Amino acid sequence: MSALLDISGVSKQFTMGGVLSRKMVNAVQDASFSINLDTPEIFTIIGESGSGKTTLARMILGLELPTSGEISFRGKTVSHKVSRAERLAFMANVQPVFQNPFEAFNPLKRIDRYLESTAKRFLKLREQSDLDRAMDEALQKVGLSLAEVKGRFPHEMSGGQLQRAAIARALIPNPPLLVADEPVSMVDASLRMSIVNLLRSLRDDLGVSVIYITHDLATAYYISNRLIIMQRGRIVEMGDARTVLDNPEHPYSRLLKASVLSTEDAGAGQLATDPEMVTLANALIGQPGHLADRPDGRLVRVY
Ligand SMILES: Nc1ncnc2c1ncn2[C@@H]1O[C@H](COP(=O)(O)OP(=O)(O)OP(=O)(O)O)[C@@H](O)[C@H]1O
Repeated sequence: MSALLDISGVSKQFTMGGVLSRKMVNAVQDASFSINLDTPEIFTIIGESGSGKTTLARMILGLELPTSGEISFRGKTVSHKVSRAERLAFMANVQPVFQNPFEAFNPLKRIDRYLESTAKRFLKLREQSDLDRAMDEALQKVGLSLAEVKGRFPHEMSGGQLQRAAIARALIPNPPLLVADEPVSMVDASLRMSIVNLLRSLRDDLGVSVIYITHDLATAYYISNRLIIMQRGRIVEMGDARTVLDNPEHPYSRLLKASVLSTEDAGAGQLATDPEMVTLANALIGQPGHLADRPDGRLVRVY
């Protein structure tokens, strides 16, 4: 089976502080996984703040180079310095969707102008009628249209509409892969599911794979095919989303699941996480261990 995206032994270290107080941060350590070329999927990266999700996403997008390891897209490496033309071709294939749509758009620029510059850059279109058609097609895919968006500034739309427009912008080059970093966390709760369902329909109807980054187990459970759980830079569990989340095995995965607020627990006044669970999960931080195969197909880090 050939891979659309292959991440192989990827690590990223940041150096912080001055000469005397130099400190290394291992943001991502030895991450490996692949997204298949033929079966579009939603592949989710779950972890708490600081677990390395965004750093991994930035490396996949080519915004950050790995310290070691290799990232390849359709068999071609993208984790080393590449030419401008190669970079543009790669960017057309792997498009980002960011957390805050109000930051993704320039507040002083009309939304259609922003979409138009993406169409000019990636599709090399020049005629206004061609540009309009490309923009409208992309907007229709997210339930909007050019007529609705034309002439409007970002502040004239709701967060949910703007996130849709951001996804439409990402779809203009017809990428096979989107990298969506917490795409619903800044959207009003009442509109969140419509964006989550949109990601599903991009997979099911358009065959687009999505790397979905989140700390929210419920939406991850709802839309993911496979997922990885990251703890302080390391993948601790990986596999079919339902298999892992129904019955998490790694102590950190179990802690994450146990920390989700349930109304039943709240009603019974049981809101504190079991301190033993926290101690157990924290004790494993920094220990390398290795990922072991389980009979149900998942991988779990063992020590
Ligand atoms: N440019 C940088 N320079 C130094 N340290 C960094 C840099 N970017 C990230 N880090 C550190 O790497 C670790 C992982 O950060 P990262 O942002 O990838 O985590 P995250 O899981 O995406 O968290 P969040 O959900 O808060 O965005 C953190 O300890 C962070 O402080």
